[in-house]
Amino acid sequence: MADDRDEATVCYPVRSDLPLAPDDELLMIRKRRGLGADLYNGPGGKVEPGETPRESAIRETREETGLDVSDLTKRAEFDFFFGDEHIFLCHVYVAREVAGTPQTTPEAVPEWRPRESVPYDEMWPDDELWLPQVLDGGTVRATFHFDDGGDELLDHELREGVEFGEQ
Ligand SMILES: Nc1nc2c([nH]c(=O)n2[C@H]2C[C@H](O)[C@@H](COP(=O)(O)OP(=O)(O)OP(=O)(O)O)O2)c(=O)[nH]1
Repeated sequence: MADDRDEATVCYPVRSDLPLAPDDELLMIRKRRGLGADLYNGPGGKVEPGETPRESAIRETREETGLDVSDLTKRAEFDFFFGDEHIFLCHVYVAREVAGTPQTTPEAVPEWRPRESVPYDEMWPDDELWLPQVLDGGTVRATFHFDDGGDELLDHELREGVEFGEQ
């Protein structure tokens, strides 16, 4: 069973100020392996021992896409449950400074996509409930309850306009 302290991150590099206009771009990956394989997401992964979530988001983005990101702001925080199991506390960041050219890696195929073509039907089912608010410049705190296998989203509680301070 996953430890209640397991933490993960998702980081969305962006090329414009929030709110993103329909043709403003964000960096997405098509994940090639692990949890969420074949789905589109932002770069991210598990927080390692001794690392802050923010450091983890920067490292995972570099490992998965070859991009160096900075100027991260925290935009969302989620508890994910698969059945009774708490899978992760997940921190979501938007990164305003992006250096480098996205490269395909063993973990992910990265691509810049305009906001209007975010493929919600090929993403985790909760994402359409919070990513639009984040791309509009808002903040979200939520708990998502999936079935035991993590396939179907059964229930959720979501709050907008939360403050994360320096996290
Ligand atoms: N957008 C979104 N991301 C999610 C959801 N659930 C979920 O685990 N994620 C993210 C959080 C992490 O970025 C990623 C799962 O972590 P991972 O297994 O890829 O971690 P990792 O890269 O460290 O994996 P590994 O190399 O250690 O196997 O998926 C979700 O419902 N929506």
